[in-house]
Amino acid sequence: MIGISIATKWEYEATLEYFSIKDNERFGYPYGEYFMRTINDTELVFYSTGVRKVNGVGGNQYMISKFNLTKVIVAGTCAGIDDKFSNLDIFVPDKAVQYDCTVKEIEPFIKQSFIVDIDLSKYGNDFYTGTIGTADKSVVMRKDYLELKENKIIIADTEASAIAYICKKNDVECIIIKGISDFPTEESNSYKFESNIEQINIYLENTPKVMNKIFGEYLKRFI
Ligand SMILES: Nc1ncnc2c1ncn2[C@@H]1O[C@H](CCC(=O)c2cccc(C(=O)O)c2)[C@@H](O)[C@H]1O
Repeated sequence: MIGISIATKWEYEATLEYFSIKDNERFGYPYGEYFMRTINDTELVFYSTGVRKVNGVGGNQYMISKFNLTKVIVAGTCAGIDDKFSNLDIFVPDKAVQYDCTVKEIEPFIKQSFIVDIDLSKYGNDFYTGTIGTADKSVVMRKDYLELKENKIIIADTEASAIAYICKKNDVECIIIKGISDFPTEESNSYKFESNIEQINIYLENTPKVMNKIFGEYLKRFI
């Protein structure tokens, strides 16, 4: 069985809507809820984990153990960092890094032992790829955005690279399919709060569009 890992309630609600899931098909578990679907003769379990690394990892370890998963696909939204790209562009990263694990003033920004390389060779190359950076806080502030850009991170989120890391520990394949929901906007000191609200609203508006694009145009070729 393949697991489809989804972080936020908005992403999961868009998933329920996309697959027309009825109430009696939904089951609870300690990190959120899940439902089953068979697509192209492959059994899939779709589950919400909640946000940030601790929930993403806990939820996925639970599901790997419960259903003996052979593959995990992390599906969801992310921040755009490389400004060559736009909202709703979809990425399948070939490298997943956690960037909040070092004392960056005296250590490298990214710790070598937390880098996960993802072999995509069997899936072709007609998709955007590159490095996804994961940390426990959202990318909202301009200085965080610029630091990620300097370190060649293309997109950023708050779960995926930690999930890829624990999948590797379990010897389970992990594919990340992420669509850009928002770019950290230019904030001025006096408008920090407003800038943040604006970005959240863009995130909320784009979340169902990203999820529909992932399920409609990308999921089948990775299962
Ligand atoms: N900018 C982002 N940085 C990091 N991860 C992002 C971003 N956008 C989307 N994600 C992904 O979606 C989810 C939630 C998104 C989220 O928390 C968010 C989004 C926009 C603004 C704010 C804010 O506080 O102003 C918070 C996370 O689980 C993560 O995997």
